[in-house]
Amino acid sequence: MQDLLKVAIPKGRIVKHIHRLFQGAGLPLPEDLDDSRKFIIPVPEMGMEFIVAKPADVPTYVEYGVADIGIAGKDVMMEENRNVYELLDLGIARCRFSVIGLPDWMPSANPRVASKFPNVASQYFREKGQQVEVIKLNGNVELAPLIGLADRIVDLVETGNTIRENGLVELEKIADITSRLIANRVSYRMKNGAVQLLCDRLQDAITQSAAGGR
Ligand SMILES: Nc1ncnc2c1ncn2[C@@H]1O[C@H](COP(=O)(O)OP(=O)(O)OP(=O)(O)O)[C@@H](O)[C@H]1O
Ligand SMILES: O=P(O)(O)OC[C@H]1O[C@H](OP(=O)(O)OP(=O)(O)O)[C@H](O)[C@@H]1O
Repeated sequence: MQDLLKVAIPKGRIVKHIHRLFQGAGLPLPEDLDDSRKFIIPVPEMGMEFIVAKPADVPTYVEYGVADIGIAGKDVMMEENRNVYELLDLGIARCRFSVIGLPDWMPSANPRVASKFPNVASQYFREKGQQVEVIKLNGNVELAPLIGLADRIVDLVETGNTIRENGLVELEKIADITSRLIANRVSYRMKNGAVQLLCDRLQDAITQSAAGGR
């Protein structure tokens, strides 16, 4: 039986960008990738098997080798710090990590920072030599300064609509974020032909799309 390349795909907002990118690379993905409750989708004619994952779990699957390759936001890579290869910047789902607060934010004696990304937040403030208590939340993080849970948050900003609608402002940018193609270290060697072929085709699609003024 053919050894399929196992590809972990994050469900949610990145999927539409991934469809477009793979389509541009001449590798149309199954239509129902994100819609169905089926989490393993083999496509033998592509030589691939897709594993539909929660975005934050993709680097875990790839580190443990249950997926050979995967697509993960740089935000997730920074938070999870998994032992994987980062092969390609796909240039999709572009946003930024920022420190956000109320416009009248002032340093306090016991600063608290809420985030879905506690490791990123802790590391950022540690490197700045600032002591803060980091509170892990699972979503709607912009609420935290409004209800007095934290005085600042670390979160993703794209259009800025969410922070604007909640009367918050960006205080500092931490990093620019895009999605990355990542690989398991062993799979990268053992399945190098298939991995390299996919990388080359995606790179061509990225270059063409950039030249077309996306
Ligand atoms: N507003 C945004 N604009 C652009 N890219 C974003 C934005 N928010 C998140 N992303 C990118 O998309 C990835 C997936 O985000 P998504 O919201 O689908 O997952 P999630 O936050 O883990 O959701 P859930 O916890 O609901 O599954 C993030 O890891 C990040 O790289
Ligand atoms: O700058 P904007 O374009 O408004 O995008 C930023 C928002 O998008 C993400 O939230 P998401 O939709 O993933 O929901 P979440 O609160 O569950 O993380 C992020 O956490 C911000 O809240």
